[in-house]
Amino acid sequence: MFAARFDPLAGQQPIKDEPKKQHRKHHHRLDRKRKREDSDEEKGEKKDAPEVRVQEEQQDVTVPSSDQSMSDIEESTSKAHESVLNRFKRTMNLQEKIADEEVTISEQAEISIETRDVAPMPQSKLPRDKSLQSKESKNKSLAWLTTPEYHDTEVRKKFIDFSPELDEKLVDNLKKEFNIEEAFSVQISVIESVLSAANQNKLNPKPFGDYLINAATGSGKTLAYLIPIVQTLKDRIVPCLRCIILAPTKPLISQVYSNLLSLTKGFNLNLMMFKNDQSLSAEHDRYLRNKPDILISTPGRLVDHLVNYDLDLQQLHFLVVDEADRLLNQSFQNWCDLLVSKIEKDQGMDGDVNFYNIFRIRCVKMILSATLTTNSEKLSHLNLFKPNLVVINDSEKVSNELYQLPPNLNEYQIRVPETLSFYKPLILLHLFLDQNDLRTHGLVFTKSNEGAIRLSRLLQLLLKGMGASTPTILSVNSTIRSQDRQKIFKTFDKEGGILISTDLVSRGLNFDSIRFVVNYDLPMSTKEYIHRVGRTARANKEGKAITFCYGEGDYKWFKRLVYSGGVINRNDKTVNDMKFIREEQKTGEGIEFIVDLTDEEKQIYESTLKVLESEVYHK
Ligand SMILES: Nc1ncnc2c1ncn2[C@@H]1O[C@H](COP(=O)(O)OP(=O)(O)OP(=O)(O)O)[C@@H](O)[C@H]1O
Repeated sequence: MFAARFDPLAGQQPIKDEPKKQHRKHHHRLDRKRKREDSDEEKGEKKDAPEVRVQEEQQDVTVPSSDQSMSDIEESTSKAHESVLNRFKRTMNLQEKIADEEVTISEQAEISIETRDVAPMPQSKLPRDKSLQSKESKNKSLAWLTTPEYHDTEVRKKFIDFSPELDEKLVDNLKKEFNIEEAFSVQISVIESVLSAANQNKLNPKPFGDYLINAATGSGKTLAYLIPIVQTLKDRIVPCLRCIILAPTKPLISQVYSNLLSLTKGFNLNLMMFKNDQSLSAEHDRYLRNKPDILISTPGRLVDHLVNYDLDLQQLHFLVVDEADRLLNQSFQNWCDLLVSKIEKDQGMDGDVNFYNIFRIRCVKMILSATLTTNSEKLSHLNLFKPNLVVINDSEKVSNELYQLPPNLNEYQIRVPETLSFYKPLILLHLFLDQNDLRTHGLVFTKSNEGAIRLSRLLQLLLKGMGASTPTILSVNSTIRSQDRQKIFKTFDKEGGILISTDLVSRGLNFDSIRFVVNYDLPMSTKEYIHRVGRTARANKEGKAITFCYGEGDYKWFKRLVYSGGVINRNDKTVNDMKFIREEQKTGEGIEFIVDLTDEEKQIYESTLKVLESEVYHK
C-alpha cells in the first residue's frame, strides 16, 4: 500500500516547485469541488479526493534510506502520512474559502451577464478574463428569436394621440413635410416602445433593450426609427454625436438624410452624412466643425473614420442598422465587431459591471430589414442586449418567416420560350407598349451595370426606329456620379418613364411613384427578389412585380427563389401566370400577354443592334 504511494521518482521531485503546483492545483480542486456538488457520482468523488490529494502531496515526503529500520521507516512514513493529511485538511479549508469567493464572483458575473442578457454557464474565469467574457457574451442565448412580438399590419394611430406625447413641432413636420397624420403599424410599436422605455430610464437604472424590426418593404420603417430618435435627442445643450445611422449605399444614406432634414425642421439638431465624396481628412475636419448630433454613413466609411480618427462614441444613444441583413453580410474591416467594441469601450461597458456603468445611458441598437436575418452567428456580432424582435404581421400566419411582401403587391411571371431569348429587349418593349397600365413609372432590373447601360440605349434606339416617342427610358448604375444619379431619380419620380437599373436601387430606395417592377434578369437570391419587388406597392399603395423567365432553366431558378419552402410571406397570394401568347392563341382567360413579333419589328431590332454595336465600338 505504501509502496504504491511512495513512488521514488515522485519523491525526488524538487520541493521548490510546490508553490507553482499548489496554485495550479487550486483550479483543479475548484473544478472537482463543483463536480462533487453537481455530479451524481458525488460519493465516489468524496471518497477518492484524499487519495488523489495524497498522491499530489507526496513530493513533500522524504524517501527512506537503506540503513533505516523498518519501524523507523514506519514511524517516519506515518508522520509523513499525518503531515500529508494535515496539509490536505488545511488545503480543503482553504479551498472552501476560495470556493466561497468564487461563488461571490460568479454572482457578480451573473449580474454583469444579466445586463447583457446573456445566460452563460457559470465560469470561474469569467469576471477576470475579458477576452473570455466577450466570447461568452457573443454566444448568448438567442431564444428570443423564436418569440417575436407580432403586430397587426392594419392598425393606425394618430401622431397626436401618442403617449408619451410627441413634440408638437415633430407632429407638425410630419404633416407639412410628409403629409401624414397617422402612424403605420411598425411606427406605432417602435415609437411607443422606445419612448416609454426612454421615460422609464430616467428613474430606472436597468437600461432598456435593443430592437430587431422586421416589416415589409415600404411599410414605413425609416420614420419608425427616426421619429423616436428625434423626439429623444431634441433637447440638447451641447452638440455631440448621439446617433449613428448605417445604411448600405450612398443613395440610401442621402434618402435617410433628406427625411431627417424634413423631420427636424425647427429643431436644434446637427445632421451630417459621411458621403465619401471628399478625402477622409477633409471629411473628418467637416465632422469636427459640424459637431453632428446624428451621423448617417455606410459602415465602410464610418470604420475608416473610427480607425483613423477615433470618433468619440461616449454619448451615443442610438445605433441604427438599416437593411441589416445586407450589412451583416458585409464583413469588410470587421466593421460590426470594431464598432460594437468601440461603443462598449467608450461607454465603459467592456469591463466588469460597476456602479458607474450600470446607471449610465446605454446605446440602444435598432436593427431593421424586410428580410431580417435569423442567423444567430451574424446577429451575435451586434452584441445585442435584451433584444425585442418586432414582426409586423399576422401571428396566425407566420412562424419563422421573416421575409415580408407588401400587402398590395401583385406578382406575375411570364414564361417565354428560350428560342425567343434573342429578342428579349424587343419583348420587354412590347410589355410597355401593349399593356395600358405598364407604360410609365416602371423600374426594370438588370443583373449588371453594363446590362443596364446596353438595355437602356437599345430601347431608346428601338423606340426611335419604331417611330414611338414614349416611354422615356432612363438608366442608373453604380458607375454614374451620385449627383447625376440624384438628378435622374428626380426626373423619374416627377415625370415618370421607365428606369433601368441594377440592384443598386433594390434596397431601401423610396419612390412613391413606382407602379411596377420588372425583373428583366432574374435576381440572385430570394432576398434580392423581395427588395427589388418592394420598390413598388409602398405605403399601402397598389403595385405589380413582373418576372421574365426565359426557358426551363430560368423558370426552375425562379420557382426555387420564390416558392422555396414558404420562406416568403406573400399575404395569402400567389405568383400569377401572365401567359405569353400570340394573337391567335388568345383565350380571354387568365392574364394574357399577347406578343406578335412582326418581321418588320425583327428587322428594326437587328439593325438597331448593329447601331449599338458601332456605338460601343467607336467609344
Ligand atoms: N404613417 C405613414 N402614412 C403614410 N405614408 C407613410 C407613413 N410612414 C411612412 N410613409 C411613407 O411610406 C413610404 C415608405 O416608407 P419607408 O421608405 O420608410 O419604408 P421601409 O419600410 O423603410 O421600406 P424598405 O424596406 O424598402 O426600406 C415613404 O414614402 C414614406 O413617406
